[in-house]
Amino acid sequence: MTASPILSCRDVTKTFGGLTAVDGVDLDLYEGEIRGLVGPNGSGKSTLINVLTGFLSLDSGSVTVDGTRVERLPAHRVSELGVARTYQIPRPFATLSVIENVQAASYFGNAKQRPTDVREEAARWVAFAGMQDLAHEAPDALTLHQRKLLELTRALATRPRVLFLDEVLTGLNQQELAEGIALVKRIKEVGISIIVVEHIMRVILDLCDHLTVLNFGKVIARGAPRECLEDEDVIAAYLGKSHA
Ligand SMILES: Nc1ncnc2c1ncn2[C@@H]1O[C@H](COP(=O)(O)OP(=O)(O)OP(=O)(O)O)[C@@H](O)[C@H]1O
Repeated sequence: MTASPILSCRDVTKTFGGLTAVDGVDLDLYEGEIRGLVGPNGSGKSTLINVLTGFLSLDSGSVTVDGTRVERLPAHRVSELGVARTYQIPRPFATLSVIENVQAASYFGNAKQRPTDVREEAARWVAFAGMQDLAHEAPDALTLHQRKLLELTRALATRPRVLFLDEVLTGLNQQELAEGIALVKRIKEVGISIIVVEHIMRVILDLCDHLTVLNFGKVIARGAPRECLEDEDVIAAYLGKSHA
């Protein structure tokens, strides 16, 4: 028997005025999988994440999490079903320390499954992400890499089954990138299924089991990462038609 996807969308469309940012997209994420979502700037990746996580309403289409229809649910209800995300621009609480930020995520992130010991849960995820030496720092004292790690740790502290990573590895140096890739692999190993949006193709090839490629809001390729990136429509989308 074929397994059912943990998260699935069909024919999802989202417009902003006259602009169709996401245009009839189908996508499935299976348990234990890292799926890459790629495409040129403005191709609709972040809008699709916003729709799938309930932060934006869609115009048409359906979204299911473990078979439950969620496309009309607000973000906090989708989160209660075990869906978490990061943002391209980290948004920690500036007046809280690293560990307090993670505790807040653990406490409020998924109210239906609040852990009995929020402090212990937060400390566990801070250690998991390798941030224990920074636990009592203020977010302002962190580097960009560390702020992105905090963002990711906050998402983990909500105990998701599905995690959307929106460009968490962008802007890092080579060593930070290697550490970030290793961390995402560890997240997969603890049983969290991941959709990763990333522009760095080396990262995509290293991490992803499967790829979905968007251009102008439409899926133009899907499948094994290397084959997708060699697809002539994908090359044309990235380089412009004249280079295809
Ligand atoms: N709130 C909004 N209002 C109007 N247009 C928007 C809004 N958000 C996104 N768009 C437009 O929708 C299209 C898709 O944008 P989106 O940010 O989803 O693309 P993206 O693939 O995530 O891009 P990038 O790789 O640069 O982050 C773009 O043309 C963008 O300008």
